[in-house]
Amino acid sequence: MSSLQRISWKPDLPVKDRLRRLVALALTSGRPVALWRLPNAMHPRLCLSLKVDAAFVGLPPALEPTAPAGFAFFPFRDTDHNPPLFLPADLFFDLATPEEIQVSPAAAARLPELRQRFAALPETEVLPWHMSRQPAPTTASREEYEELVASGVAAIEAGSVYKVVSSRAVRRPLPAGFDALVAFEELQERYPNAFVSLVSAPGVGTWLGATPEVLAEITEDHVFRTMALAGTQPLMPGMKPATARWAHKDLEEHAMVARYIVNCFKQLRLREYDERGPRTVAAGQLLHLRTDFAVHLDQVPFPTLGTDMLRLLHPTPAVGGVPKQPALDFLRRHEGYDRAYYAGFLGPVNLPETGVSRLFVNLRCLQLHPSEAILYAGTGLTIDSEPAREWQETELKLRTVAAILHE
Ligand SMILES: C=C(O[C@@H]1C=C(C(=O)O)C=C[C@H]1O)C(=O)O
Repeated sequence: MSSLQRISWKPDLPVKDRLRRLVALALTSGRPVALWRLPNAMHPRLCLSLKVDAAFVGLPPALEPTAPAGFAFFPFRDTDHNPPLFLPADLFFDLATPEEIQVSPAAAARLPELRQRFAALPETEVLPWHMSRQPAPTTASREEYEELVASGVAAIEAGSVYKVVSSRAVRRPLPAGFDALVAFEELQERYPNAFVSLVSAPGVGTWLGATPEVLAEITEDHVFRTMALAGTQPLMPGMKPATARWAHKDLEEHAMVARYIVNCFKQLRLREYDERGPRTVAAGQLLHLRTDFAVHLDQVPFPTLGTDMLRLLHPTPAVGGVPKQPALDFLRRHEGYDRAYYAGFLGPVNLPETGVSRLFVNLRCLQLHPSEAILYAGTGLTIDSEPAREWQETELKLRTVAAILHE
């Protein structure tokens, strides 16, 4: 439960520098920090945890008002290398209200010390971002990726799966003077309707991204929401999304995700949900097919719906496949690299308002290494997939986050 206390905070620093200094405070003391900007919001928010150990948890968060307030950062697949994180909110800073800061009881007790440390921080040009201890993942060449797609299609033809989402990583050098906070700002400007994030945690590393996909959220109006987002084409200059035409392959790929979500509701014996779509939506320079699902929690006596749906949904067939387990087994055997936190999920839980949580699928993202970035992208495969087109689709998806790697 959120027990954050608001305190007035007026350091003699421009607002942007307050944010930078709070990040520096976390990083220089080996603590995790998350920054995010909600879709269509004006200002970013920050969550900082004082205790590193408290951030490592085994379970997905509960989307209920009684759960702790913080920021969830979950891997695609939970392993020793990629532990699930939940950053308890000890300090919460919203750039919409820069003259106050919200603190947990633990942080309130240490306020004089924290203020002192904050004031004593040197002007840091270069921030010491946390780096993963894992080596850079294997990257697939075009030929290798097309082979992976061909083997996915063969598995579908053989009947062991209906859909599988293959993916790959690429390594790109960081431009001279790359600053992740500046890059985070640039992502906010470029992608106003994305969920933009920058998460840095000891042992886990630093991730930046701008995702279009909601996994599970409970909004201020007590509505549980999720979406099926699948089917991709480039947004051509001058084109109106509503006029897009879709190939049979995209419609099918999308329908499998929508059906999966309906089945999750069915498993919970929930019949009262709204389903709208599919509609064409823009995400950066791409178009996707999207179906929105909503459950009005005031009308359905189901207090654990958010938690239960989250556990059933992840990973959805937008990033895994159908049926789920055979698709995940296929990926483990054939994909040939560690997705780590790509295609996992992330977002604030009960933060800042109790009862409001917003989790997104970690797509269009990169991981920061000391002198390079690792970028990730995937594509949904069906029986009609063509390897060259799927390669091209990953190239397009990579461009979203690659936009911040210019000189
Ligand atoms: C897997 C990714 O995106 C997902 C796959 C899509 C598709 O196959 O059409 C579309 C949107 C996302 O749900 C990615 O961006 O890496």
